[in-house]
Amino acid sequence: MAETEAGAIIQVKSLNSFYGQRRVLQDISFEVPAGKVTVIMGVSGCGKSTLLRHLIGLKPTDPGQIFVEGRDLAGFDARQMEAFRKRIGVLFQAGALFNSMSVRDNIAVPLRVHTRLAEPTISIMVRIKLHQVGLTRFGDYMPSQLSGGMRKRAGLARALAMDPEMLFVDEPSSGLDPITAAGLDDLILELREAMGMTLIVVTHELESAFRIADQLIVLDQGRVLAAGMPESIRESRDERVVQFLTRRADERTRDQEGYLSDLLTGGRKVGVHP
Ligand SMILES: Nc1ncnc2c1ncn2[C@@H]1O[C@H](COP(=O)(O)OP(=O)(O)OP(=O)(O)O)[C@@H](O)[C@H]1O
Repeated sequence: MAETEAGAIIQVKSLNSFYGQRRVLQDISFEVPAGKVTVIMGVSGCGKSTLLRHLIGLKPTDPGQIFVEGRDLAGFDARQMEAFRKRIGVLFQAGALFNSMSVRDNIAVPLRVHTRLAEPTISIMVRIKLHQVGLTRFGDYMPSQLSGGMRKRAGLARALAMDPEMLFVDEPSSGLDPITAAGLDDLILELREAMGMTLIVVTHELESAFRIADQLIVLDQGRVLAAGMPESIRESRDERVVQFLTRRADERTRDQEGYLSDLLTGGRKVGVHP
């Protein structure tokens, strides 16, 4: 994929976002360098997933602009949008595998829908993807037979099926134990190293963010609180950034509260957003 003169594959300029009358993103600007890992981080409810939806063209900017290779995403016609979507992979938070299909068939879905490849070719490509995510022996398994970490890997294999140039990942470590989460982080870094892929990862996990990021964008209540290389964020003297980086105890409490409220409300998110 071509880059802009500045080496940025995506440029976000003064992006705002609303749900009804409520503004959830305010004046967001940053650039995504090609072939690097950009991590968008912030506490639950700060607008990370909403920003991701804008970046993949699922929500129009309101106002503001997103440029892909220098071209305004808002100006894409249906054909250009389809071409763009074929060049990106998305791993949503829940993994979103089809439970009634084997892992192999799940990974084959994008290839069957978006290409005219013959089944033997699809079968080879699926095998390559299974190998890439360390699930070589699990193609015949059903999603329900896999652990949480393996389901994420299978979701990742499906997101990689079309060999995307850009991969968007929403909360790779959510719901995983630290060791499994670290394994997934390593896999993300391998994709950057081995394939020169551009990755945009959304997370609220500080440890994971600092482990994988070439560039960090810290969101706070819908605004960019800080942006830059991990070292510069870590060394920031801005009081709000320091507060963000030392918030872990609070966050854990919030997670417990969220878990409890999920139990009480049957999974609807209440009380977890600040
Ligand atoms: N479809 C929607 N309709 C109305 N409000 C929404 C919708 N989706 C998100 N919001 C609100 O917008 C704000 C930002 O939500 P968003 O999901 O983008 O945050 P987040 O940082 O990704 O949170 P999380 O980590 O919990 O997913 C939150 O206050 C949320 O309640």
